Amino acid sequence: MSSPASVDLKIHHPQNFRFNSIPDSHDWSDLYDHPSAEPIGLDSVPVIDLNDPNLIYKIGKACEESGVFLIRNHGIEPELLNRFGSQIHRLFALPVEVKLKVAKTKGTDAGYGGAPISHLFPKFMWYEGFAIQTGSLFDQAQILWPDDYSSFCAVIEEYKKAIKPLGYRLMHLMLLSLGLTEEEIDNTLIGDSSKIKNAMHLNSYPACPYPDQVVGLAPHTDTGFVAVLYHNGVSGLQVLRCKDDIGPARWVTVPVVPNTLVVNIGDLMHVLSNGTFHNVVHRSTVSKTNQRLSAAYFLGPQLDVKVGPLSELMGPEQGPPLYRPVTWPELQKLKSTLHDKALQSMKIDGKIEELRKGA
Ligand SMILES: C=C1C[C@]23C[C@@]1(O)CC[C@H]2[C@@]12CCC[C@@](C)(C(=O)O1)[C@H]2[C@@H]3C(=O)O
Ligand SMILES: O=C(O)CCC(=O)C(=O)O
Ligand SMILES: [Fe+2]
Repeated sequence: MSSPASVDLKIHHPQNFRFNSIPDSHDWSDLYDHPSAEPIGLDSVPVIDLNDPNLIYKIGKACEESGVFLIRNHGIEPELLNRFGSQIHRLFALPVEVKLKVAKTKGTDAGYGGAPISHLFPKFMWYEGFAIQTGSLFDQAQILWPDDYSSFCAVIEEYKKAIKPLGYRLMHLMLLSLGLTEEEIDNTLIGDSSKIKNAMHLNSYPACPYPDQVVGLAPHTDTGFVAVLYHNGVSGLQVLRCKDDIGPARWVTVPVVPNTLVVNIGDLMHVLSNGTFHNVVHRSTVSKTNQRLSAAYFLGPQLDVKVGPLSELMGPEQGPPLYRPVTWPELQKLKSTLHDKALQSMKIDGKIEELRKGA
């Protein structure tokens, strides 16, 4: 195997760790970065109880101000989360040469590989991933565990079955918080489950003796509507808090709170909300002692569905649409060429937002 992804994995995986310093290919220490900060006061990441009587208000506020929040009482049994975590651990604990038997190949989006965003950055990440696709999961599990593939597939399916309605509920609550009525939501693509696509991505960040020199998953925004994130309790997820009254942009660590899941706002939810919800820039750092594992469940539009600002959010009082409609693949393509300028390139009139901000 000679693709950058597999070279990356062969070099950095602890099973192949044969060096006592970080090779230049993985050393991010010379690249400019923002300072990291522990979450205090205004920096804190909201924790929302899904049984809260003020749920809609709290969700709206968190989506607008933070773009990331934790949810508790989300309805997914801790026992299922434990079994899910064990299967993720079991997958990444396999020898690298076994995992490479199901490596992602050009043109397929399923299987084992390096960070999907690696082509956008000059250095390799301290990362290995596994993209789940229902169509190929069974065949790949059979290759990985010829004698016991069904337990992996069964737990993945059980988790997906549990998280899907949670993802839909969160998006529904988000639109309620924007002031749409139930009937209006039914007429949007969020109200039509046939227009929604989901995808799951498993992430592993092996422990690293020099965590400050490496990056687990480099800064990015997710492109879909929302991502619901499970992790194994090892701290590492950070969100970028932008320059405001209390100082310059800084990385804030998302706290590890037992029995919660993390929710991130993606680019297309920012577009759908006409710029109201914050598509949060985030990254994963690496621990010196513990392997960090996570699973992102992404919800977005079906590949041929165009997403633009909701018509209910526009009018003489609310203002005009800020973005032209795009499909999910169109946005992913724009990001791979324009990076963080992709959304800017979709603006109908850049000046309008400037005016709004100034108002
Ligand atoms: C559904 C998806 C979202 C994602 C691209 C993908 O097809 C599967 C991987 C996802 C991921 C995970 C890491 C960050 C990210 C930006 C990336 O490059 O791959 C997201 C993608 C995304 O949000 O577009
Ligand atoms: O591992 C994490 O906490 C973040 C993962 C992530 O951002 C992603 O998969 O898009
Ligand atoms: Fe992400």
